[in-house]
Amino acid sequence: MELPKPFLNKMQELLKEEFPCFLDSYNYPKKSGLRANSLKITTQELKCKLPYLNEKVPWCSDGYYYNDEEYRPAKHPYYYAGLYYIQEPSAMLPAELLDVQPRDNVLDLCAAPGGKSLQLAAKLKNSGLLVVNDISEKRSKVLLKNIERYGVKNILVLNESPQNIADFFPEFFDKILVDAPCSGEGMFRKDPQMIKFWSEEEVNKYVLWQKEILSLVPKLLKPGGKVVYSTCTFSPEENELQINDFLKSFPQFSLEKSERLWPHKVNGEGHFAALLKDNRSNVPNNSQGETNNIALDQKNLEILKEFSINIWKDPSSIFDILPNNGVILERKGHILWENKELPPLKGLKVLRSGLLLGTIQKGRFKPSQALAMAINKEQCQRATQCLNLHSNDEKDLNLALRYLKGETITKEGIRWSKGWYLISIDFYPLGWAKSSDLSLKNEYPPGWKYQEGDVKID
Ligand SMILES: C[S@@+](CC[C@H](N)C(=O)[O-])C[C@H]1O[C@@H](n2cnc3c(N)ncnc32)[C@H](O)[C@@H]1O
Repeated sequence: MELPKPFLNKMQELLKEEFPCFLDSYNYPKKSGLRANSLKITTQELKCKLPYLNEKVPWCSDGYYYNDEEYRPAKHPYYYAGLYYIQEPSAMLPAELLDVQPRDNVLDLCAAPGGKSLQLAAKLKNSGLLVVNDISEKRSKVLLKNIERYGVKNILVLNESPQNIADFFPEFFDKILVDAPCSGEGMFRKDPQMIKFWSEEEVNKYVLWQKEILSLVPKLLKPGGKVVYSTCTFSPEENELQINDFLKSFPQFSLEKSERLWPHKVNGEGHFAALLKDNRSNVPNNSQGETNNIALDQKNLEILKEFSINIWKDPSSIFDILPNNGVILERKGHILWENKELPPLKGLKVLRSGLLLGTIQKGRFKPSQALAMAINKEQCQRATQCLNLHSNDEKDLNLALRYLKGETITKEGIRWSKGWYLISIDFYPLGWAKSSDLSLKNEYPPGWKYQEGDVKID
């Protein structure tokens, strides 16, 4: 791997006697990581299912290393069930540092493809509110898909500039993550393509962007709130010096903690993360409601209950899926659960506000993929109209993969009851199918289908 000379000179100056070890780290085999999605499964349960997860990532309680030459977790139906996210191990640090508590209002300002957002979501346990944003339209669509796959419900997904968000959400957030765009020096080993984009001018360009994004944090954060700033690059200008500059401009903040993960010291590509605190006195957390409001007209409510009877033989089971601080409403044929305490959003580019339950077309309810993914194991076990496949049965495992590829489901001698079916693997939902007597019509969304080649994570 040929690294740019000015980069090497800079690293030598920075690392001094450690520099040869740092250089040597480019020859170490790359270690991959995955993080259990605690919204769906505990790390213990996941470990039982994937016994090759035997080395923990030291800075993340849900994170594990695995050998990607031997194992392909992105090829298992569990990946499509959202039981884990494949994430570079050092990228698991920033969200851990932010100290998110249930009921917080949390913002992930530069969020796509969403690895850290999902980590924040797991800490919120579907309480409070998680606002995730990315300035790139294409990347924010990938972010939405990841959010939905992992069963996150208390969500607002935006494709906006930080400035616009600050205008709509003044002093709204208890915690903010700024995982800033950066020169990506920590990605050279994983993605050598990054090397050719590197130059000192590029570093300086990122410094200005990061400064601009960071300058909006004081406007967005509640007094007493906390922010983590992170990058996957090594240059001090984008890290410590950026933080020093911020602290000079906004003296109400202090540095609580700053961490560097170096590839020659830990198993990971490298990361920087700093935790800052606003020292003004705390504003107590907004009271979040304890019950949901239903703002559906009678006709739509009946349609929703009918669907619930179809799946659970019970009209109210569908409501058990929803967090309890929101409102169930209809917007342009979409049935949504949305957080009650959101400010008006008109004028913002919103990709999703809350959980999309489904759409109503010609008086019929069509459940969304997001709804299937929001159903937990216990709720899936209670479903009477569910085709559950067992991963330890070769035939079932194959059928699950064929379902994920979009094939129609048939089983010899079986006539399927009318209506919708939830398809699951070991009672972890994968998606929907619709009965047409002798077969189940595949309703798995085309954009979610099983990928034959390497799964591109971001
Ligand atoms: C390091 S990546 C984020 C990775 C992400 N946090 C994760 O863990 O998956 C930085 C992201 O910032 C986005 N970005 C760049 N400039 C931005 C801006 N001004 N406001 C918001 N997002 C921005 C990029 O599109 C990119 O997706």
